[in-house]
Amino acid sequence: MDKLLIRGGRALQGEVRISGAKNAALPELCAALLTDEPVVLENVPHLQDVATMVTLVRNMGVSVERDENRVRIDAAKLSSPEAPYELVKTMRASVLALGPLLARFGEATVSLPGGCAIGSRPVDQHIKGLQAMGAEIVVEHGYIIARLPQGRSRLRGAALRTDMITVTGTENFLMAACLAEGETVLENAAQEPEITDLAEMLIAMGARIQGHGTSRITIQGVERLHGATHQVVADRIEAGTFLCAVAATGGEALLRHGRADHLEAVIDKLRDAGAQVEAVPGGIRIRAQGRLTAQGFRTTEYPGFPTDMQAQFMALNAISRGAAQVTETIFENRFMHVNELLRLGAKIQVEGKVALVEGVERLSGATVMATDLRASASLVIAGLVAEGETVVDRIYHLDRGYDRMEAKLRGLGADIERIK
Ligand SMILES: CC(=O)N[C@H]1[C@@H](OP(=O)(O)OP(=O)(O)OC[C@H]2O[C@@H](n3ccc(=O)[nH]c3=O)[C@H](O)[C@@H]2O)O[C@H](CO)[C@@H](O)[C@@H]1O
Ligand SMILES: C=C(OP(=O)(O)O)C(=O)O
Repeated sequence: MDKLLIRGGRALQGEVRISGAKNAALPELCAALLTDEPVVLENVPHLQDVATMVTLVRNMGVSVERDENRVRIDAAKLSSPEAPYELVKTMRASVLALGPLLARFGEATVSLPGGCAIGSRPVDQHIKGLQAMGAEIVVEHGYIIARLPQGRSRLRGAALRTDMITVTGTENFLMAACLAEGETVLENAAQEPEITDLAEMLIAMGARIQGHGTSRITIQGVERLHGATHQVVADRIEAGTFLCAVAATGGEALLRHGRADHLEAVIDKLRDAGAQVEAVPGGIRIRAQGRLTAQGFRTTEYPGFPTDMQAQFMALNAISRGAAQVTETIFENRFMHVNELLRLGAKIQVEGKVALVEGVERLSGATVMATDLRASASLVIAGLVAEGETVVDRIYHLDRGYDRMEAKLRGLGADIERIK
């Protein structure tokens, strides 16, 4: 199993290119199932999750060609509208196949996503919403089995309001509604930039969508969608992770293609902490000197502070001046990195949803274990500032969602290597 070996203590300097967003590329690969014409995605990141999604759609009989960051998907034919457990267990985003399959082929069998380290993550809202659009759905033997009633060839538009804001739920409804009969209104919709990016791709495919980027999205269903070429939006979480890494090491860097307008909550906190961060043409520039000041925050849906940045910012807080309270409101079990950060010398106390971080002057290298994607990133950041050697074990989590992270960090001057 691959590990990362980091020798801490170097300030990150230079330029890094931010890749396309995992959380946009995954639904967009599924959106290509909505048409029988080829769809081309550009700026697709090199990630294990993308490879898994490609395997998943190929397994359905769809043709997928990849050339560097360009992926061409041709779903003219489909042999089986099925997402088996073996492929779904490592990646929750596979549930995004449900809406498009049901909308275009009238049936779908998708395994319930596997258990996840950060919380129970049910998909009840996805099921309820698609049922309201006319699908018959049963959950049996770990599979969501969905089909249209006999005699019906299309889902029907509906007014949907989920109990909580759900990102992939909104995406499933958005994709399903594009081919439904009549109008669908999504209230309480997620507003993440990845939703907007998906909506723009669907519009390029001929969908009629309004209100994306707000909490109320309206979709007028059309009979068919056509092919399109779409550029995947930059990964705001990868950019935020690099911002925290540069800030923690007291460095200076330009994040090319980074979108400051998608990261306002994180950038505000970095500025309050004492870093200089500015949007520049084509990217984000950051400069930090000495120890920053720890910042309290509470994770919430976009445009609030993203839960996917909580662990990385906590690593930064761990070596800042002062103390700060971090509250996680989205997932019930997303402090798994805390115990590992303690092994590096951090001072953090967790009580329920709240972690109290007391910044320390130094961390000391040790072997730590990655437990989920962003937890892994927080351990890498801590390793970059810790004295001596840090080994981050189980980095398959990191490979799910970061595009060649260690190579990018080496490009910024970090002493980091992948070992077996
Ligand atoms: C592939 C992808 O885009 N993943 C992102 C997506 O995950 P994902 O879309 O899975 O997260 P949701 O927005 O759905 O989850 C928000 C909350 O709602 C709950 N919930 C959700 C659906 C449902 O049917 N029932 C239910 O109870 C979840 O358990 C969680 O507590 O948004 C999360 C929140 O920003 C991010 O951390 C993930 O990186
Ligand atoms: C939780 C995450 O992803 P996923 O929903 O794919 O598990 C994440 O990107 O931090």
